[in-house]
This record gives sequence, C-alpha cells and structure tokens, in this order.
Amino acid sequence: MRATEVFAPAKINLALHVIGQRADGYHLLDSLVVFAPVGDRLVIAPGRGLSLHVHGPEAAGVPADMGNLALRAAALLGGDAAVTLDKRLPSSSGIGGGSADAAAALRGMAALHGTRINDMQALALGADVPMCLGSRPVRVRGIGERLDPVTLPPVAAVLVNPRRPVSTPAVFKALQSRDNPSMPDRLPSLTDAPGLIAFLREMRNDLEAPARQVEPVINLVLTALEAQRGCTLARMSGSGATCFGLFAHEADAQAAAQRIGRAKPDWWVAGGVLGDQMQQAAPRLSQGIQ
Ligand SMILES: C[C@@](CO)(OP(=O)(O)O)[C@H](O)COP(=O)(O)OP(=O)(O)OC[C@H]1O[C@@H](n2ccc(N)nc2=O)[C@H](O)[C@@H]1O
Ligand SMILES: Nc1ncnc2c1ncn2[C@@H]1O[C@H](COP(=O)(O)OP(=O)(O)O)[C@@H](O)[C@H]1O
Repeated sequence: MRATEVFAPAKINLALHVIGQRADGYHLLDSLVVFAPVGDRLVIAPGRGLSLHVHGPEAAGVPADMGNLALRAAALLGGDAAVTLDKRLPSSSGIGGGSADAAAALRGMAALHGTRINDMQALALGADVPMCLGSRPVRVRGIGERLDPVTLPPVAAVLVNPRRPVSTPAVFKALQSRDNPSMPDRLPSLTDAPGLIAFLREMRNDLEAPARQVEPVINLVLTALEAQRGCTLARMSGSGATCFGLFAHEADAQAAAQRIGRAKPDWWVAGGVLGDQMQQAAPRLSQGIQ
C-alpha cells in the first residue's frame, strides 16, 4: 500500500443566513459555500497503529492528539495509518480548517483502506465536515447536513485573517436574531463573476455583526479590503475572523493581496480563484507518493 496526499481546501461562506435554532441549541443555516485554492495538506501513509504529526506555518497551537479532527476522522474509519498534516490555514478562523482536515483524512483513509465514507460519520465530526467532503460549490442547509450542489462561476478573491482566533460558539451566542430570512428558494442563474457578486450583495452573513462585537479587528480587515481597487464586495466567512474581498479581475485581486500583505505583515493573506477545488484535489487522491 502506498501513501496518499490529500488537499484540504479552505471553505468560504459567500453568504451565511441564520434562519432558526433547533431544540438542542444548534442553529439552522442557509449558506452558499465555495472552496479556495489555498488549504492544508495531509499525507496518509501505512503505519503501525494511528499517529499524527503536525507541522507547517500555522501548526502552532494545533492539537496533535485526539483533539485533532484529522486524527478523530482517521480513527472513525478504523485501520492503521501515519497521518502528517501540513497546516497552512489559520485555526479558528471561519474557513473550516479543522473540518477540511477531517474531510481530507476521511478521503485519504477511504483511499488507503478501501473503506466507504458515511455522511452521518462526517456530520458527527462537525457541522462543516460534510460540505468539506465534496469541496465543491454547494448550498448548505439544516445545521450543515443538507447539501445541494450549485453551479457558480469562478470568482477572484483575497482572503484576510488578522491572526486572532474567534470562538464559533461565542459568536453564535452573541447573535441578536435567530430567525432571519433565508436565501431565495430558487437561486437565480449565476453565470459570471459580476452577476454572482451582484446577487451576493443582496445576501448576508448574519454572524458578521456578532463577530465584529466579539473581535473588533474584523472591522479593520473589512475596511482594508473595501479600500482595494477593484474590490466589489467585502464580507466575513463563517464565524470569522477571516474576511474575503471579491474582484471582477484576477489581476486586481493579486495586486490587492500583495498590498495588504505589505501593509499588514502580521496578518494572513491569500489570493486566488474561488470555486470547485475537487478538480485539483481528485488527481492527488489517486496519486500515490513514495
Ligand atoms: C459557522 C460555520 C459556518 O460554515 O463555520 P465556521 O465559522 O466554524 O468555519 C459552521 O456552521 C460551524 O461548523 P463547525 O465549526 O463544524 O461547528 P461544530 O464543531 O459542529 O459546532 C461548534 C459550535 O458552534 C455552534 N453551532 C455550530 C453549527 C451550527 N449550525 N449551529 C451552532 O450553533 C454550536 O455552539 C457548536 O457547539
Ligand atoms: N486539524 C485541525 N486544524 C485546526 N484546528 C483544529 C484541528 N483539529 C481540531 N482543531 C481545533 O478546532 C477548533 C476550530 O478550529 P478550525 O476548524 O480551524 O475553526 P474554523 O472552522 O472556525 O475555521 C480549534 O479550537 C482547534 O484547536
């Protein structure tokens, strides 16, 4: 058996409407989700027992024990494996790094041992894990279990995180209203980036206001993105603090990422085209390495 490398792309909530709350406290969501070309990388190799090694630029503070979602995911599918996680996404940042790692570990373990992934197993690891399993544009409802694939045009973006972790439960707790309007039942046909951006302008992230209260530096991040030439929409992803700016032209997005990176060397900044990351991830799944 050979090792498998799996890409764990960042999840971006282009819109995130909180439309209700279940009796167990979990919130009902209506969210439009895409994936970014930046992410963590896992190598799943045959091994004795189950082990995890975490390294990379964002590894500090990330648990390397059963607190790590990648290891929990691998354990859930059973079988031995040596998992190596190259951590590139900042933690607790609203782009689902831990969930993406869990989904990637499930895919890698399935490839290594020929096991099948069960959707309920994915959901048990976290509300974001089922959507990360596909890593394709999707409308997400329920608490994260109802997934409807959508066709969206690729759109250039800059992602900015101020390197302040934000607690998802703290942001949900600070939410003022839990019964906000959903997105339209039928999404319009969105065929180009300007059309997608115009539609998103009418949508919301209902967690943005409470997150700005919990972590006011998010205001600075949004202001920095809005000031960039060609940025037509700036919004927060998930429960924050990562925000994204959308651009009609990729060159403007690249220039903006460089400018913000120079002005704020302590912030995490990434640029790229949002959309379907499975096309890039799929070849890696079948590509055995050393
Ligand atoms: C808000 C979102 C939007 O995509 O993203 P992130 O900010 O985490 O990236 C997700 O719903 C987060 O999913 P995930 O981070 O997997 O959440 P979980 O581990 O299942 O739950 C963490 C905590 O968030 C709250 N929670 C989460 C999901 C949900 N639909 N309702 C909630 O109230 C609960 O307090 C829960 O205890
Ligand atoms: N593989 C992982 N990468 C990052 N954080 C992880 C991982 N596994 C578990 N965690 C824990 O999960 C929590 C949320 O992290 P993360 O998934 O990055 O948040 P978010 O979904 O807001 O981006 C953190 O407290 C972190 O310690």
